Amino acid sequence: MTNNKFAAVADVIRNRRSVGGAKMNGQKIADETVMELLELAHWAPTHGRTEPWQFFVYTGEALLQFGLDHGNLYWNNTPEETRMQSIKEKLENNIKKVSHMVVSVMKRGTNEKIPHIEEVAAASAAIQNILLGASAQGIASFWSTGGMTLKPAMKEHLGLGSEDVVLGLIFLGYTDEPTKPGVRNSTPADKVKWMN
Ligand SMILES: Cc1cc2nc3c(=O)[nH]c(=O)nc-3n(C[C@H](O)[C@H](O)[C@H](O)COP(=O)(O)O)c2cc1C
Repeated sequence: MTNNKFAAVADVIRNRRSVGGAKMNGQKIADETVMELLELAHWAPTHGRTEPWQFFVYTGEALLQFGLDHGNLYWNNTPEETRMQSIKEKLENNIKKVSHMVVSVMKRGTNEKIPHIEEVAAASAAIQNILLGASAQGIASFWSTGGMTLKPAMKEHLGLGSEDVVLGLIFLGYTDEPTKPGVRNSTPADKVKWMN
């Protein structure tokens, strides 16, 4: 028996692909569409209804400024012997053709009964909702943890608390590139053990 709902969801999940910021074309997504994606994020499951996510959306001038700030964070927090001008410039420039960037954070709430890892898991599920919604809308997306994303300096820059976690920078935009085939190193069966 065919189940159209399953087929539609499966198609979106299988065909979502990461598309780097450099492969985006600069075309703007409507803010309302981005908000619709963030509304999907809000339907992720959580233990104890903690809803432990927070999103900082950057676009336009604010996004360009974020790129500059990211480059400076890298420069100011990397030892002189190892820091590279090319990396600074990449961090400044790789957002230039991105429409919106969503800094996605696990924001720790006050319910200490819920373990930290569960809140990271829930907020990660929220991010996947964004990516899948984007894919269904024909929007290219990329989950990046590059540069300073996971470093304490980024948390400080965003004014986050010690228990909060920056999970990634989610780049959203449009692309003219054809979709690349998905690659996986293993089969689903490799990851599954059945106990009968
Ligand atoms: C938590 C997380 C962090 C990631 N960070 C990066 C990153 O910093 N740089 C990068 O090239 N890709 C990053 N990716 C994207 C992966 O490279 C990508 O998902 C993987 O290659 C599979 O490709 P697909 O998403 O098109 O299926 C990240 C993905 C996840 C889930």
